[in-house]
Amino acid sequence: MRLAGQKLTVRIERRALLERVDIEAHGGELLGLIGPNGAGKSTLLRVLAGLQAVDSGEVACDGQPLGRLRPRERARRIAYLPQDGEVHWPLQVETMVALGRLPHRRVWGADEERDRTAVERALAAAGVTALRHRRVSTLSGGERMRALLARALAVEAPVLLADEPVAALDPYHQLAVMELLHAAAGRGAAVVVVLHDLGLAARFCDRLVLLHEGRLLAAGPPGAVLAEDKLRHAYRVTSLRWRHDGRECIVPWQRCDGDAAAGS
Ligand SMILES: Nc1ncnc2c1ncn2[C@@H]1O[C@H](COP(=O)(O)OP(=O)(O)OP(=O)(O)O)[C@@H](O)[C@H]1O
Repeated sequence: MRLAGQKLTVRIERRALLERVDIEAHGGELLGLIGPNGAGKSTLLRVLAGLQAVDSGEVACDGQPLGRLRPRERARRIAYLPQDGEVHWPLQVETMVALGRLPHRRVWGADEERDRTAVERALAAAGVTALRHRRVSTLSGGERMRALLARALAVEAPVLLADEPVAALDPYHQLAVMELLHAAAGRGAAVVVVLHDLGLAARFCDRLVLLHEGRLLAAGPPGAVLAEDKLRHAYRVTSLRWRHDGRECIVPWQRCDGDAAAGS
């Protein structure tokens, strides 16, 4: 599976949210999408999911333009976990997770054994089996995010797009979710994850794409993309870095722009 976007441009009221961005996600790979607030990460993920129209450029899934796939086929191929994590209906967790199976089910058809198995797998993988009978509206922010992740996993799609899935999670569950995404890639999925935590990006991602002001600033292995000069330029921070177990470790350390100098 290969999901590729070429020269993706999105404009709203003449402002470019994305400007000629190229991106490729391959099966078997965990691709991290990073960049400061407002850089265009969520917009790009929505474009890749087929949920946001582009002004120019094209997304293709294994060479087939996304726009030519039927919505049901697209939903089978691409699972998407949105950033806001809002659920407006007071659904039970397991009912919500089972919604992930809708693209696979016949119209009016009952769920089949493989649907039930996929739901059980997803509940277990996201660590929410014990919450299955709770109303989603009663969950904490972190629990809700994991329940939503379970819904995306239940699709068992070859492409998984996750927008800041660890932002609301404690360290234990951050590591659990990153391991889970890494494992999904290990089983052959193309996984794209939006992250603000550069340490997790460095540790878990096979490749990174760094966006800045709607443009692609860098793409490649974490060590190259997280180079000090690129972080200064994009994030306006310096960082502490070292290596452990052959991986780059990184902690943002100091702001390094005019505001920082003024002590604001
Ligand atoms: N519908 C819209 N109308 C106007 N501006 C928009 C719209 N959607 C997004 N934007 C703007 O586009 C820019 C990119 O937004 P986007 O959500 O893609 O950024 P992001 O990199 O995901 O940011 P964050 O890290 O804060 O979540 C932001 O400046 C945002 O305010």
